[in-house]
Amino acid sequence: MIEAVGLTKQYGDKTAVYNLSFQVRPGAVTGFLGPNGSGKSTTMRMILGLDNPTSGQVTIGGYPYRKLPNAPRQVGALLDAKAVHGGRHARNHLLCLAQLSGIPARRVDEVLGVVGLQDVARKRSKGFSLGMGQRLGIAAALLGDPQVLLFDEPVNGLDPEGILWVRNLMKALAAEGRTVFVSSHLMSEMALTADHLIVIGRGQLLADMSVNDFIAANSAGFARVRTPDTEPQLREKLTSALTEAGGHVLPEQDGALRITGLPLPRISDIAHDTDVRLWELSPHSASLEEAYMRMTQGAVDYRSTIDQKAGLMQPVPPGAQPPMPVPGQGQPDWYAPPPPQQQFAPQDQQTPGPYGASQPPAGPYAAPGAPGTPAGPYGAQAPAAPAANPYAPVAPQAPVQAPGLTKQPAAAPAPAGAPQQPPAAAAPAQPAAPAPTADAAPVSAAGAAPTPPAADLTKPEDAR
Ligand SMILES: Nc1ncnc2c1ncn2[C@@H]1O[C@H](COP(=O)(O)OP(=O)(O)OP(=O)(O)O)[C@@H](O)[C@H]1O
Repeated sequence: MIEAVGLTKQYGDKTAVYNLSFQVRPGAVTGFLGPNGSGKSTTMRMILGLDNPTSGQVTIGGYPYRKLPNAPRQVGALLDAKAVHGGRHARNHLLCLAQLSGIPARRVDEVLGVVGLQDVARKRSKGFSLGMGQRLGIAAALLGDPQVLLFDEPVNGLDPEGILWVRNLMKALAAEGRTVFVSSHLMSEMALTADHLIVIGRGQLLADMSVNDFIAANSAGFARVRTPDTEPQLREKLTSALTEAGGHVLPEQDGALRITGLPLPRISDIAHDTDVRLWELSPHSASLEEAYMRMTQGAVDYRSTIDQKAGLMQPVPPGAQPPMPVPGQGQPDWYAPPPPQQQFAPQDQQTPGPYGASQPPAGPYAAPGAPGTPAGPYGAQAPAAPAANPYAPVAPQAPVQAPGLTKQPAAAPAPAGAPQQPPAAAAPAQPAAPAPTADAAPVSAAGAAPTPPAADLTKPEDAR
């Protein structure tokens, strides 16, 4: 088990991680999520003893990494797949790591097979693609057959088959009782891979809960209603009736209506009572991505501006009606679902959309390079995506974000994801929390002198 208590890291006046307390338990895949620059890599480096906390502590199995007996046999990590000697053959690279840790050479060939690199084992890694480099990094992490594994963005650069393989590998490792801690920005992938989530924003804990609980707590399901396109007055009539009944109605870009706050049968009755014909009435569940966006919207440091000219906006011709405004669009909790034709496309036309990955094809998922082989120890099937309550009450509307802001003010975490406080007795002296605005630098508290920036050591072998 990995346990962080009051973990804080300052680089000069920059607080990268603040008062972070969490546990990563064995037997589960724990996803580590957060916007860019939120402190995920810094946290992982501190777990691996590559950076010293300014205050607080993190242990693996009760020991700080540097005090772990035979650490490479207990902990494996992929932090930066590019951190290899490019002139070395893949096998030699692993052999060097193995020899440093007293791991027998046959294990090198085993892990090369597990990651599907056996055919290029004697090729120099500088010629490897991004995906091959990731596989080599994963092989290095598995070398010591460790009980605790950390992966920082392991699917970075992998093709769909590789992503599926990593997903199954993570799940199989956890099923063997290992502790698997994995960071990713691919929400659809995390929804399929992780059992538990730790979410941070601006270095602070936002949520520590199961994937299902996270989605339920941070998202509202909704109903989609479509009236006949040929009779726009029906849409307006239904909108008024639903609003009057206490529903929250948002027009979607394709002309449908998104309704929250009313159950499906009630929407149907209201449509019937108001003589509005429906072409569609369907329940929709929020995805992990939607829940994540909702939770972290106030903790994003780097956000694209809205460029009005980039949207190919045409001037409205004289006499023509301007396009119908879309209330809520652009607000932090406005999410359009995928267009209907994507949802109901034939199976062979489905592609992973922005709100969910397509299901894996049936068949074994052995490591690439071994086609036709039965599902091995790392070939478990992925479960279905978690369900969410489609009729959860409407969350209060957040104020409209002014376009053009690249720095977002910090928002208080949602109550459901309120960070867990570490035991008071264990909490060390802390520097002041990061300031509420991105422009104001965090202040150091007396007694916790900021540590000078440490060398950026991210090489996996440095941890060994
Ligand atoms: N060695 C360092 N010196 C100074 N600042 C650093 C150093 N390492 C990280 N930081 C800063 O700490 C913050 C957290 O960085 P970190 O890399 O941990 O974030 P992250 O969540 O892993 O980001 P990403 O998702 O983009 O990889 C950032 O603002 C970053 O600029």
